[in-house]
Amino acid sequence: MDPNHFFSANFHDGTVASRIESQQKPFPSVIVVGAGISGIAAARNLYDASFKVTILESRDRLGGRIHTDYSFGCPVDMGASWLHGVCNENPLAPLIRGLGLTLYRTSGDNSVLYDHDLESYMLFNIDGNQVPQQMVIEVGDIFKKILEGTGKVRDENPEDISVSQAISIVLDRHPELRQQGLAHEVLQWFICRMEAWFAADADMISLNTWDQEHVLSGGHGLMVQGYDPVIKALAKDIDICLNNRVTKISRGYNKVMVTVEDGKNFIADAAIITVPLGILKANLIEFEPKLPDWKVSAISDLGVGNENKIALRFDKVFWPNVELLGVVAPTSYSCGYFLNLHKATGHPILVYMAAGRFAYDLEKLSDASTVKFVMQQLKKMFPDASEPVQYLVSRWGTDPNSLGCYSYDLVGKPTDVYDKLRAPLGNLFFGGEAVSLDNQGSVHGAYSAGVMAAENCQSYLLEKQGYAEKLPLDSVRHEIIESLIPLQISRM
Ligand SMILES: Cc1cc2nc3c(=O)[nH]c(=O)nc-3n(C[C@H](O)[C@H](O)[C@H](O)COP(=O)(O)OP(=O)(O)OC[C@H]3O[C@@H](n4cnc5c(N)ncnc54)[C@H](O)[C@@H]3O)c2cc1C
Repeated sequence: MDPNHFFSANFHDGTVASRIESQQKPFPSVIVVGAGISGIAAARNLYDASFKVTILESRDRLGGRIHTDYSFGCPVDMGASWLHGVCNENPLAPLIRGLGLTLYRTSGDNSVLYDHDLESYMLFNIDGNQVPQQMVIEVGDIFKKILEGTGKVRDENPEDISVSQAISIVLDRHPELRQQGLAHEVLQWFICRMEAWFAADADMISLNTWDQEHVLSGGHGLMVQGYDPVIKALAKDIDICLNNRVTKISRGYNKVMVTVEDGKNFIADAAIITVPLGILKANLIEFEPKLPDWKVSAISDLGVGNENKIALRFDKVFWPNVELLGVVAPTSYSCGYFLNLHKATGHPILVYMAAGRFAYDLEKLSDASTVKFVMQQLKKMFPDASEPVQYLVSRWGTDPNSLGCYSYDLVGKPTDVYDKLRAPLGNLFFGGEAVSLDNQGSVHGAYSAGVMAAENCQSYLLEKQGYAEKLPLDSVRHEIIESLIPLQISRM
C-alpha cells in the first residue's frame, strides 16, 4: 500500500471542504513557520483538509532536528534516531508501517535507562580494562535503589530540587549505597546515561518531574533506514519555502503577516509557529503585538538541553558485536558511550554521543579536534583502532536554527507551563516538541503537537467562516493503514 495515496487524497465529497467550495468562499490560508516534523505534520493536516498552506523554513533542508545524513553512503541520523514507543499507540506507527521502515529495538518495556536496556553492551575504564558484567548489573541495581530513595526525598520536600541534590541526600542517608573505585565510575556512567535522556546535567533536572513522562509501551527502536523517509512522505506536495528565516510575526484581527530575513512579507488567515524553544528563548523572532508576559514566562520556565553526535565510519569493524560501548570515569561528565550502528544496520559505523555541558564544551572544538578526542576514547578501549575514513560532527547547541537539542523540565517548573506554552494567541498557534501534551523532546511528541496545533487552527478558522465541523482526516487515515500493515521490528 502506498501511504502517499492517503496523503494526496483531498476530500471533496460532501464534507467541509466541498461545502466551502460550493459556497465559493476562499479556502482559509495558513503559514507554518518551521519545516521540522511538527511543522510538516501541521501543514500535512491542513493541506489534506484543503487549506492553503505554506511552510517557511530557515534552513536549506527539511526535517530540523531530524537530519538523516547520507554522505557515508548509508543513512545516519545526526539528530533523532529512535522511535520512543514501538507500539500501535505511537502516532507515527501508521506512517512507519506504511512506508515499510524497519525498527531495531534496543530496549524492551520499562527500560530504566530509557533508550537502551543494556542487554548488549560492554563497558571499559579509562585504562582500557573491561568492567566485569556482574559489577555493571550490581551497580545498576544500586542505581535503581538510589533513584527509589530520591522518590522518598521528593515525597518529603514540597520544594522541587535537582536530581543530583536528591542523589546526594540519599547517599548521605544510606552510605552503604556509596560506591568506591571502579564501582563508583560505573555509577557515574549510569548517571551519564540518565543525563543523556534529558540532554542536561543532573544538577539541572527536576526531581519532581524526571520520571513523570507518559512513556509509550513497546520500548525504543532505532530507525534503521533513518527518519528522513518519514519527513519526505509527510512533506509530499506541500508548498515549502526553504532558506526563508522568519524574523517577525505581526498579528491583526483577521490576518497574520510573517516577515522573512530579506524583508519579504507573507500574509495568511493564521500562522502556526513550530520553531525550537531555543529560538523563542533567544528572541530571534519579533512579535507584533509583543507576546504577553505569561507566554514569555512559559518560554523561559522550560529548559533546553544539548546533545551531540559524532559519527565515525571505518573501513572495517574492529569492535565487538554489541550495541553499546561505554567508557566509565570518576565523573558523569567524563563518561561516554558509542552506539554501534553495525549491529543495527550492518554498516561499519560508531556514533559517539555527548550530552549536557559536555556537549556544549565539545562544540567549542573544531571538527578535527572533536574527532581526535573521540578517537582517544575509542583507543582506550581498542588500542589498535584504525582511523575513521569519514566523520560527521553535530553542533545542535550553537546551530542558529535549533539552539539546543530538546526541551526538559527545569527545577521548580510551574505546573501550567505547557498549557501556557501551547495556548494560541488569536490566529497564532504554537506547535513544536516543547508544546507536546505528553512527550516533549521526542519526534512523536513533536508530530502530535503539530497535528494538534493544525486541528486547533482549522477549528478556529472554520468557526470564523461559519462552519462548526471539521474533517477527522488523521484518524480515518491511521485506522485504514493500521489495520493493514504490521510494524517491522528486528534485534539482530
Ligand atoms: C541529537 C538529538 C537526538 C535526538 N534523539 C531523539 C530520538 O532518538 N528520538 C526522538 O523521538 N527524538 C529525539 N530527538 C528530539 C527530536 O529530534 C525533536 O523533538 C523533534 O525532531 C523536534 O521537531 P520540531 O518540529 O518540534 O522542531 P525542529 O525539528 O527543530 O523544527 C523546527 C524548524 O524550524 C526551523 N526554524 C528555526 N528558526 C526559524 C526561523 N526563524 N524561521 C523559519 N524557520 C525556523 C528550523 O530550521 C527547523 O527546521 C533528538 C534531538 C536531537 C537534537
